[in-house]
Amino acid sequence: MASDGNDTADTNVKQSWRSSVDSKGAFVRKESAFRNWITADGSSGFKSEANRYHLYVSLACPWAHRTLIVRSLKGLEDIISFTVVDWFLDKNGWAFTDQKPKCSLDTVNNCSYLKEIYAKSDPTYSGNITVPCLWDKKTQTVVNNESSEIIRMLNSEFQEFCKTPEQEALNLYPEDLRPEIDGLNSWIYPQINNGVYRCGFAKSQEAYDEAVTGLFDGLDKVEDILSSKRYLTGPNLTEADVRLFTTLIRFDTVYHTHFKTNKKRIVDYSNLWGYVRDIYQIPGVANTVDQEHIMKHYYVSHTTINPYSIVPVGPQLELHTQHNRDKL
Ligand SMILES: N[C@@H](CCC(=O)N[C@@H](CS)C(=O)NCC(=O)O)C(=O)O
Repeated sequence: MASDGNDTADTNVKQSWRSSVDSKGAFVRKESAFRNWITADGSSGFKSEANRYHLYVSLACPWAHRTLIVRSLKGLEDIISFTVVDWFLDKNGWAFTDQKPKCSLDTVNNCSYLKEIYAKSDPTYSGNITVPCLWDKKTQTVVNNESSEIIRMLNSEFQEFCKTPEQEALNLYPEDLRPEIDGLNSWIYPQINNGVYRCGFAKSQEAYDEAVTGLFDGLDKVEDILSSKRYLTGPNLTEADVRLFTTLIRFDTVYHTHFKTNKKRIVDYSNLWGYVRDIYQIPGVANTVDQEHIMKHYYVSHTTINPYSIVPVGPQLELHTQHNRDKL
């Protein structure tokens, strides 16, 4: 586990679920602070270049997970490097370690904690220290820490660097589908992606009831859409699917138990369960999913919810089984 007594780590980090609760006990997620854009032509001041940008991610985090999936689907593995933080989120925030599988020390900035990287970029920054965090090695700054924007940059601004023509042709936010994708994101984010957190971090029955009702209404709505469409907008995968997938893949192993989202599991919805397996089986996706990081992070880090940090034994998800969604 990340140590508490490090010299560089003397101030505690404000963790979002501890600090962001309104007067009715409802969890309110803070806006991301770093919102610069990388562009292919460099007009934004951040030009897309090979080996210039670095992602700091947690394999446990659904928001960071989005960026790893898009990086992989677009074939940008050799262009954008990344570091996986310790799955344990301690009072000093995300830490670097080489003592746990898939985690590594920070070889880009030589820091012990992610908060030092934010401080390097802006010494006055006092907001949340979150992953994903997209770092520019050239200007030594955080470019962006908002996953929904990072995935759009990876989707459109690194075209010349994609490994294969198919990866270059893949467009997760095509012009003609933008209104539909934006429409889906506008309710899937509050009801489902952030909805699970609103259930888990609720500090009143009222706040939980409201969040859990919205969550399962949202899941029912998605289940219905997926009864006639392979993906949310039709036959092709879009960013709306990537964004939904990272929540669904954590649902039965964590949210159902830890965040009390237990009206149903994803395996109980026939379309949603087939859809999760369909996306999981797309080449490049499965190796971004790590249930050990996912389970240990939530169950061990959130001691306000799970005081003894006991990680439950299951369930074991059969993600490789046939889904037949290609027949839709
Ligand atoms: N809006 C952000 C949210 C990122 C976020 O909240 N990440 C969580 C991990 S799942 C985090 O780093 N939390 C650290 C903390 O709250 O201290 C995004 O989508 O990129």
